[in-house]
Amino acid sequence: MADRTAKLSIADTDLDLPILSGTMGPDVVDIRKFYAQTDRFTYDPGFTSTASCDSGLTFIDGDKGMLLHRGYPIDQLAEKSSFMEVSYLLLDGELPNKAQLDEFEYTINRHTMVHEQLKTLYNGFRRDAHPMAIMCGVVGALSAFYHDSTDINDPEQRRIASHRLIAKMPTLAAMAYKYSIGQPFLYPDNNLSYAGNFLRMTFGVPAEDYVVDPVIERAMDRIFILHADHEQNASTSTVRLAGSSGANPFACIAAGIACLWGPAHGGANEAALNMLREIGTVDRIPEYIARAKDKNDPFRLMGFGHRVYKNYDPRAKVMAQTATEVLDKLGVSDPVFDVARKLEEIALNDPYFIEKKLYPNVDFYSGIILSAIGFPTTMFTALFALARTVGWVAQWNEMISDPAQKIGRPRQLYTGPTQRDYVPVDKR
Ligand SMILES: CC(=O)SCCNC(=O)CCNC(=O)[C@H](O)C(C)(C)COP(=O)(O)OP(=O)(O)OC[C@H]1O[C@@H](n2cnc3c(N)ncnc32)[C@H](O)[C@@H]1OP(=O)(O)O
Ligand SMILES: O=C([O-])CC(=O)C(=O)O
Repeated sequence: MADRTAKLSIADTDLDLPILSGTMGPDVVDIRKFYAQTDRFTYDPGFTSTASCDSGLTFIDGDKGMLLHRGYPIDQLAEKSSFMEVSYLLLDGELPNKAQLDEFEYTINRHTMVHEQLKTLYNGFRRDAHPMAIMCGVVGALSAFYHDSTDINDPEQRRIASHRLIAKMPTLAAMAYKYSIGQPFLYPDNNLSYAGNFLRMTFGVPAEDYVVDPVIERAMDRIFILHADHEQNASTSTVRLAGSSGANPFACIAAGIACLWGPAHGGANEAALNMLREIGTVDRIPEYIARAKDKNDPFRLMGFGHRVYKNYDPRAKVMAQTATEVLDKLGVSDPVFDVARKLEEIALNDPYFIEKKLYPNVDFYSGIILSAIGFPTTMFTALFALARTVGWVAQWNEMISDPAQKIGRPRQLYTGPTQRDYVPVDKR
């Protein structure tokens, strides 16, 4: 039997194909020969060693734990830059000068409102709907509102669609939250920063004047930077694949949101905090470490491990440091943070995690900050989607302007029955 865990040339005739026996007439396809005759594709489940595109956006060296956006290290961007600057950088290729940044912020601000009719869509959801379910629906529904920005062959229309998506995501995510708690929606206040506006639309109550705390605003902005792009992760690949057929941009981003929701990807931020809360106290950590190592138990440490990083995820480092700053500022002493730090320490000294090179990823500490700011766990992945939208649209634009772009269309190794004749129902 062929080794299906390795990169496999289809020219290898020793495939595990079923039901190849039977009468074969001259016109009957011999599936074994079909695979033997072609060496054009490789078997690579999970695309562990397949590059699907050229990209100038993001570089990751997983062994070193290095992440660069357009050449700039993520820790420098997180410390010194703003989410609007990083968005410009990802979309345009260079950091903006002051005039370019002002103009970009002005443009994004102009698009923060959503159509009034969209409110009625929210009202159709159950109040206890998961915000990611709502986000999949409402972002896809934008395709029904903005017909003037969907000619994907026109760079100007692509630019407007991209700006609309980046600008409207905070409004849509805040509306999902407001809807879940039964409060009226708040319109954006375009005098505020991108992060400040989102915080106000989420936590402001109409009767009060919501004052944005600069430390929280900075932390929110930094969390957005840390999530902005991550080369060909599952949701970005989904956006590219959906876009490769020429599909509507708003619908492509909705596809990315759907993919991000899963706990193996962006949904891990919600799952990680739920896990840490379930562990509850430091003395229970060994029990969960033992479970994570037990091959008969499907449990995994959420927020741990990564397909590409075989070293510390550089975003997790910044996230842990930001968690300390935010908790200090808020005067919060969260026992879950102690559990998280101790869990990391125990895991990083355990032979299982050392051998498999499993480290905390971006989702491990983010929930502690988001929870301290006041977000319920169900909102965590919606915030990830909000921030990742710039990466998705930048990658989508890059793909469409690439002359080598083709519709995405992987092949498969067929393992079903070989060719056979139809049998009428009364003869089966
Ligand atoms: C934003 C993001 O998407 S970051 C990732 C967020 N996801 C999570 O945090 C979920 C938990 N982590 C995981 O499930 C995985 O590490 C993934 C999905 C991130 C990466 O998966 P893959 O690259 O396919 O690695 P794979 O699942 O093959 O794991 C390799 C080995 O490490 C083990 N492993 C991987 N992650 C973990 C974990 N979190 N806890 C325990 N064991 C783990 C696997 O059991 C496997 O062991 P084996 O070789 O004995 O079979
Ligand atoms: O790169 C990945 O596979 C997952 C990830 O960390 C991200 O999307 O931010």
